[in-house]
Amino acid sequence: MRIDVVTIFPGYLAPLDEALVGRARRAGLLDVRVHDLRRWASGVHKAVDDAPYGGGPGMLMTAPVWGAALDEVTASGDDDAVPRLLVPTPAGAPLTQRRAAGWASEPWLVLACGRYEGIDARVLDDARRRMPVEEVSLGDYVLAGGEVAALVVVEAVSRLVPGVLGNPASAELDSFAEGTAGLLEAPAYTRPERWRDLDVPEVLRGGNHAVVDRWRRDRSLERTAAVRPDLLDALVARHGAAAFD
Ligand SMILES: Nc1cc(-c2cccs2)n[nH]1
Repeated sequence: MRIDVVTIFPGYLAPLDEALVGRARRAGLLDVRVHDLRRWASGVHKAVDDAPYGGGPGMLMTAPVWGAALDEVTASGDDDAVPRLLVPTPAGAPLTQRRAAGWASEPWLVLACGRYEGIDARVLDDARRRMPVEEVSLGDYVLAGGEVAALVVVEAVSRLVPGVLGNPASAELDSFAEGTAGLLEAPAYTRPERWRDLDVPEVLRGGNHAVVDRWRRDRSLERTAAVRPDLLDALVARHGAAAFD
């Protein structure tokens, strides 16, 4: 999978050289390219922003700069490959495990990191004429820019790309994953068996996998009911009482 990230702060994406994503890049599983948006800005100041029409606080990133950048980045694929453009924004649809899993099957993603008060809306309108475009929110809070969101999206997607996780079973038992039926994952334990005055639950120290699976399912249900009852409602809506089997 190829992932391009366009930003005015390329240094913010340095963590993509580290850990899981860094290893996957060096293994040739991911082709991650970070581009400085100012490459496409003109003038001595390499301006990328201007005042919003209609007034209002702050500045917007301009269409000509983003248009030139996306034209070049999205034209650099094999043959006439077309990427999916992902744009982090508080005004986007929520990032979910299901969306990340879908994107993990894509051959090519481009992430556009906005700053200031955002990007001129015509940039996305124009891009939609040539490629799929999705706006994605990390949650109901506002960051200073899209770079942190891009790091989150790249990591959430990359770990689902075949071969990136050492043990693909890990992803199946993630919270929100199909393997946990969209529930939160159960509490987990490792050695030592006793730590301070706290013991690993007896059931996990036995060898009965059916009993362990049931225990984990019950703890998942309990945790989900306590922390995310909305997920439980969705599960019951989908499966009825069988959701608790
Ligand atoms: N969920 C979310 C996204 C964002 C931003 C994306 C780009 C600039 S600010 N804030 N919060």
